[in-house]
Amino acid sequence: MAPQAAISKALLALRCASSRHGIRRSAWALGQAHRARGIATSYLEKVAEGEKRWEERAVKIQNGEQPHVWDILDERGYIKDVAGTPDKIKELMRVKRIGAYVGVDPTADSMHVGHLLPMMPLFWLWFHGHPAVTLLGGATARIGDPSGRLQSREIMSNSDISKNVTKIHYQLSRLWHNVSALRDKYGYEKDWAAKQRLLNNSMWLQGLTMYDFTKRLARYTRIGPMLTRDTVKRKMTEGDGMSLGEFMYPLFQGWDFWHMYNKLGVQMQIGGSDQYGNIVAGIDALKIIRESEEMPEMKIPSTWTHEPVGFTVPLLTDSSGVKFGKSTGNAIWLDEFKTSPFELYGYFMRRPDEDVESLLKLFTFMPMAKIQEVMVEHQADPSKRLAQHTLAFEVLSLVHGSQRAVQEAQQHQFRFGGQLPYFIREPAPDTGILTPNTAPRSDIELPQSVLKLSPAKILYAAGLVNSASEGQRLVSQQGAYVAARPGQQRGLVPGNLDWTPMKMWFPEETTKFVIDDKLLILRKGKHNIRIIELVSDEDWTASKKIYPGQPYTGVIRQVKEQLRAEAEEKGEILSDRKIVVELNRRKREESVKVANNPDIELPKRVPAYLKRGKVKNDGTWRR
Ligand SMILES: Nc1ncnc2c1ncn2[C@@H]1O[C@H](COP(=O)(O)OP(=O)(O)OP(=O)(O)O)[C@@H](O)[C@H]1O
Ligand SMILES: N[C@@H](Cc1ccc(O)cc1)C(=O)O
Repeated sequence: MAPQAAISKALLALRCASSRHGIRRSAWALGQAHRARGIATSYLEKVAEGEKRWEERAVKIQNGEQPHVWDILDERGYIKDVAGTPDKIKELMRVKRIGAYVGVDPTADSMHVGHLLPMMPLFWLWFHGHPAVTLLGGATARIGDPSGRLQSREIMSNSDISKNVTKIHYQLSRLWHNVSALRDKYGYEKDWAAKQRLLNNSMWLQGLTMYDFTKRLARYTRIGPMLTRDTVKRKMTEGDGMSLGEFMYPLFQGWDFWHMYNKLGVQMQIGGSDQYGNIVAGIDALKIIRESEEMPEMKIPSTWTHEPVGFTVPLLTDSSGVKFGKSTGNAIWLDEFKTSPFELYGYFMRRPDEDVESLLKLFTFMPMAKIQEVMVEHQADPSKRLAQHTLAFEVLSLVHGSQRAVQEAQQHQFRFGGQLPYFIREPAPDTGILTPNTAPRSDIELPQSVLKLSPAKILYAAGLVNSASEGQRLVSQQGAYVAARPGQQRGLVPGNLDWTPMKMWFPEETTKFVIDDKLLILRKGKHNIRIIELVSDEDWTASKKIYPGQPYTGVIRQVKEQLRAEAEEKGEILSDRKIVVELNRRKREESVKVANNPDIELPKRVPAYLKRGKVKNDGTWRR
């Protein structure tokens, strides 16, 4: 087809589809953009193809040839309370890629197993062609969701919020990395039109003016119904009262929903069951903002295909029925340094027989028929705990990647019929190749005095490079970053995660990026992060830890001192030759490392064939 004809056809398809399903503005915008700066024909073709695929799928669902994703969510037990009418939602999801989101406030430095629960249906929706967003509440965490609480959340320091945002951001990107692998494993097709995003609400809430907020939303919001909400009533009568910020929290969450609805076409919000009130309030807020649009041509229609909807998942509780959460103090963390992969595996191994089937439905992407097979095999000999092993293996594949899952399964004496599953395409941690699953520990401590060092030496001290000269090269190639707001060399704006390339600046410059006088966040490449807590020099000395490149702790000095002490004891004279021989021996033995700080791991040298080669399906390397 001639390029111009393809473009016209795609634009036409877009317009038709959009007028039917309401992406009127984006199609219009696309047309405008195409005219103004020319949109690649291939892009328009992809859009049109995406639409066509969806229409074909809708027909198949209607004819019963393909399952509806809502029914899948329902039969697996994800749907608790629905904001909207299930039948209408089903029809909406059949005719339109409605997109969904789940938000997490970074009020701790890791997510926990409870957080996975609302994310699982989001991932299912993504597998089935709906765009999916995981939202980091960098801004809302600073307000503090009062839902279900009697006591207000503690105000977090700038350094805590920055640390939490950084850690959870990388945790979410690791989850997405593993979810993509699981999508391939379970044979769901990649769908270009089902975009997957990781956003932070400080991107829009930070710039939201009081005037806009009041003009578009607060002015039309009645306080009466808000006062009747359970959280508000209970916190005011039985708890420690409620601040205006807490009272308005649901409106900010609603503003997020509006932002994603307006900019990305996301129409569904999913959350834990304590989020039902916020989801319903968010839908009301979204509609108010939608209706308060002043420019008629910008107004999104309020027809049924534009209806915002939502649902909650059941609450994951511990054996005594208490919600798993940070505040309840019983969380099983996703951070491997808070709950090791071995412990995480063990936690799922200990689930009682009567719970394991429903947990397999909730926490894995295994088809229902496969779950039934596993359960039949399990019941034949429950003492083998096959169902628990399967559950633990699948959760580990999701949280830490399939390579780690296999390692832990082997630790727990589990055999996969004598052979490893076919889907291991991840390099193992000991190869030195970095992926989201093999990234080294990100939170480390260093003494305040490192701030007197050059950027290159700080990178070495943090274990991001193998030597100060490598650090120098990295900085000159603009390959190292410090967390900060772009264009503003004034450190990180709390709640945000932006990066500034490090330069060969004077040490004083580095101090400008230190948050609350104690936190510095560095990055090399895509996944290699260091969240450095700066402790006092006295505490550092007392800890007896050493960082790479720490002055007066070099290997030569250490070896010399040791040899001198040994020679003195034996009454011998220490020759230069002996020192050189001993040094070479230690180098050969690779003992030339900072041995007494296990947290700071220097980059492993990746053999050239591994860099070039590919991991085969059985986990070995193709040379
Ligand atoms: N145990 C759980 N079961 C199901 N969903 C959960 C659970 N814990 C958290 N969630 C959901 O995960 C999302 C993010 O939760 P949030 O950031 O409030 O964490 P939290 O651990 O519940 O916090 P806190 O205990 O401090 O209230 C929300 O939708 C919440 O409902
Ligand atoms: N309020 C949610 C997190 C969240 C934040 C912003 C949102 O837009 C959505 C959800 C919670 O505390 O669990």
